Amino acid sequence: MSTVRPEVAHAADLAGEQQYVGGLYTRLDELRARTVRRLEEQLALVPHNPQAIGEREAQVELHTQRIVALDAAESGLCFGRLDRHDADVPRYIGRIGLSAEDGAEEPLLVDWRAPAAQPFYTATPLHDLGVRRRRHIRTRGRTVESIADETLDLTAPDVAERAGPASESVLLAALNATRTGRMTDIVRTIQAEQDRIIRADARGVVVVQGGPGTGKTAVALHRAAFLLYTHRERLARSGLLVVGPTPTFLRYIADVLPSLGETGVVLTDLGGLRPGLHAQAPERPEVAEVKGRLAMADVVAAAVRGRQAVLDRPVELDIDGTLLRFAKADAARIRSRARSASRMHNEARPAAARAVIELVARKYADKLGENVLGGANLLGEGDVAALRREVAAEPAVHSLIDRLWPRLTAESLVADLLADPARLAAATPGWSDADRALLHRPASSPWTPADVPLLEEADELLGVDDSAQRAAARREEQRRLRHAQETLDLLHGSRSQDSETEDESEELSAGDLLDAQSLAERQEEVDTRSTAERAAADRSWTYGHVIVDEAQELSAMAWRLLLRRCPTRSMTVVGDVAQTGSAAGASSWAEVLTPHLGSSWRLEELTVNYRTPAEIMAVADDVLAAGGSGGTTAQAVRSTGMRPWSRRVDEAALADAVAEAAAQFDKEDGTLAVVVPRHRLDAVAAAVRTRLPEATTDGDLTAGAVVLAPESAKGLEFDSVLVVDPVGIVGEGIRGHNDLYVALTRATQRLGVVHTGELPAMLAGLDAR
Ligand SMILES: Nc1ncnc2c1ncn2[C@@H]1O[C@H](COP(=O)(O)OP(=O)(O)OP(=O)(O)O)[C@@H](O)[C@H]1O
Repeated sequence: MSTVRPEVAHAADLAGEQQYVGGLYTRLDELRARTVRRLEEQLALVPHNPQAIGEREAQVELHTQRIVALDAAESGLCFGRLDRHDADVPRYIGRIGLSAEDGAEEPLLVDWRAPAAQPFYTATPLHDLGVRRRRHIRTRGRTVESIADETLDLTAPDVAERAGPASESVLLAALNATRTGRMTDIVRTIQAEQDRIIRADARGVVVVQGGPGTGKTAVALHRAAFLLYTHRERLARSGLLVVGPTPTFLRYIADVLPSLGETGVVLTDLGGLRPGLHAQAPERPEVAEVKGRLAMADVVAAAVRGRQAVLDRPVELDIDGTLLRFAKADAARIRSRARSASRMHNEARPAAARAVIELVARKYADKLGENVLGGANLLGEGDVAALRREVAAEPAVHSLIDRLWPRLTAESLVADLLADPARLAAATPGWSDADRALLHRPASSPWTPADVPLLEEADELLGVDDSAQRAAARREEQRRLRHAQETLDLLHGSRSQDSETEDESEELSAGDLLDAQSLAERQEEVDTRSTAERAAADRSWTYGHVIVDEAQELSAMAWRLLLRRCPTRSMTVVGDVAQTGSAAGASSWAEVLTPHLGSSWRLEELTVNYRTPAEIMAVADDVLAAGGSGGTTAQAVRSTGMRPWSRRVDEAALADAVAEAAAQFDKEDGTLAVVVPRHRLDAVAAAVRTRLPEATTDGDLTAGAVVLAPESAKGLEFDSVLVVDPVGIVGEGIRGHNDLYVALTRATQRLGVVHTGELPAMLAGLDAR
C-alpha cells in the first residue's frame, strides 16, 4: 500500500481546487459577457409604444441587476465544498449559483442561499446531513490560497481533522480582522444558530433577541438577501424595507447587501421614512418619549376634528349686495354632513363645499324669490341652479368653506398643533401640563424623527382630496387626444397631397392603423423607476417584508407606522432590550409588541458574542447588572489577552488626556471611536483634533477616528474604543446604564476608559493605569 505524505496530498488538493475555481471564474466571465451583450442589444432597440418601452426597461433592469450580481460575486466567488456520502461529485458553495453550459444536474456552484447549501452551515458529526467532509476554501483574487477540511464521518479511520477546528479557525480569522468602518458580509462563516434565523419562514413576525455582537445586524441583512433569493418575484414587486437607528448606522451597513448582489432594497432610518422629508433635527429625549406614546394617535385625531370648525357666532355673507346670515346651527349641519361623507378629512372636503354652496344658494333664493304676498317662492329650479353657480364663484363663500373645513396637509396640521397651546390643550384632554408643555414648540421648528409617525398618522386621517388632480388628469387626457388627432390629420393631409398614383394612395398610413385614442395611449409616460425607487417615494407603499434593526429603540407610534407599511406582517425585528437607550423604547418585547400584534410573533435568540472579547464583556456585564435592567447578555467567543484599562484624570486635564489616549490607540491597526457624554462632545472632539486632525463627529467611519455620543454609537463597532466620563454617560441618559453598556461593547480589540473622580464599583474590572 502506498502512502502519500500529507503536505504532498495537500498541495495536490490545493492545485485541484485552483483548477476548479479557475473554471468557475471562466464561467463567470462567460456569463457576464453574455449578459452585457444582451443588455447592449436591449439598449439599441428603439421601442415605439409604451408597452415596448416598459418591456425594454424591464429587460434592461433585469440584465443590469444580473451584471451587478455577477460583479459582486467576483471576490470570494467560491468558499466551500461538501463531499457527500451518496454522491460522487463534490458540491461547491459560493456567493452565487452557476450552472454548467451543458446543463449538468449538479450545478458548478450552489448559491449559499439555496437549500442545497445549508449543510455547509449546519452539518455536524452528529447530524451530518449526508456530508462526509466540509472544506473551507480561501481565495485572494482568483487564486486559491488555502483550504481547511473537517471530517464529519466519525467512523473514518484516517481523520486528519475532526469537525470543529477548521470552522473555528476560519471564523476566528474573520473576527480578528481589523475593521474598515464598513460592515462586511459573513457568508463564509454563518453559524448554525444564525443560519436557522436567516432561513426562517418569511411569514409572520420574527423577533431576534441577542446581546451585543451576536450578529443580529449581520443576520438581518443576510436574511434580507435570503428572502430576496427565495421570494424573488414577490419581493421584486412589493419591495423590502430595512429600517436602522441612525444615518451613520445606515452608511455603516450600506455595502453588505450590494456585496451579496442585492441592490433593490430601501434602507432608511425613522427620520427618512416619510418621502420627501428629511426629519433629522435633534430633540430632547423626554420630548421624543412623549411623541412616541400611543396616545398621540388620539391627539392627532383630535387635532383633525378640531379643525372641522363650528362657529362661535353667526357669519354675515354679502352676495352681490344681498346680506345672508350663516348661523351656528348651519355650520354644525355642514360638519355632520361632511363627517358622514368620508372618514378622511380632505376627501370629505368636496362634500363640505357642496353643502355650504347648497345652503347659501337656498338662503339666497329664499331672499331673492321671496313672495311679498306670502305665497311660494317665486324662483324655479333653473333660477336656483343659476344662483348656485353664482354662489360657488363668490370669494366670501370660499373663505367660509376654508374656515369650516380647511384643506389640510399633515405638515400644517402637526406644525399648527404643536405651536398653539390652545390647540394642544383641546387635543390633549386629561394630560398633565408638564407633558403638554413638552410637546409645545415654535411654529417653524425643523422636523425630528419622532415627528415622522405623527405626520404619517395625520396623513391616514386626512387622506387626499384628489379632485383637482383628477380634473388635471382629465384635461391632460383631452390634450393628448387632441394632439393625437392633429398628428393623424397631418398624416392624412400629407398623404392626400403627396400621393400621385393610385398605388401609392393604397399604401397603409398611420391613420389606417391607429385611431387618436390608441395614439394618445402610446404617448402616455411609462414609469421606469425600480420598485425600490417607487416604494421610497410613495408614502402609502406597503412592503412585502420589513426588517427593523435596533428595534428596541422604536416608540409605540413608530411601530404603528411600520406595521401599517407591512399589512402582511412579514417582518424581521432584531434588537436587544438590554441596549435600549431611548425612553420611548422597549424594556421587553412582549410589552412593546403585544399592543400591536397580540401574541402573533415568535422569538428567536442569539447567544454568542462574536465582536467583543471576553475581557471587555466581563466589564460590560457588570455594568448591565448594576443597571438592574435585566436582559440577556452574550457569551464572548474569543479573548484577546488584552486587558481593558481605566485612567483617572482631573477635570481640567480630561480633554487633553483623552486626546493623548486617542493618539496612542490610533497607532494601532484599524478603526477608533471615542464615546463621550453628549455635553462633552464638542470640547472632546476639539481636543482630539489637535492630535488627530482627521477625527470627525459626523459619522463617516472610514475617514479616521470618530468622536460620538453613545446614542450615535448604536450598532457600530471599532477596533479600539475610548469611553470618556462613564459616570457622565450614565447620568445623562434616560437609561444611562444601557448607554454605557452599548459604549463598552463596541470594541473588537481594545478598550480604555478615561474618567474624573472615583471610578464606580461596576467598573472595578478595569485595570487602573
Ligand atoms: N458568523 C459570523 N462570522 C463572522 N463574523 C461575524 C459572524 N457573526 C457576527 N459576526 C461579526 O460580529 C460583529 C457583530 O455583528 P453585528 O453588528 O451583526 O452584531 P449585533 O448583534 O447587531 O450587535 P449590536 O447589538 O451590539 O449592535 C460584526 O463584525 C459581524 O461581522
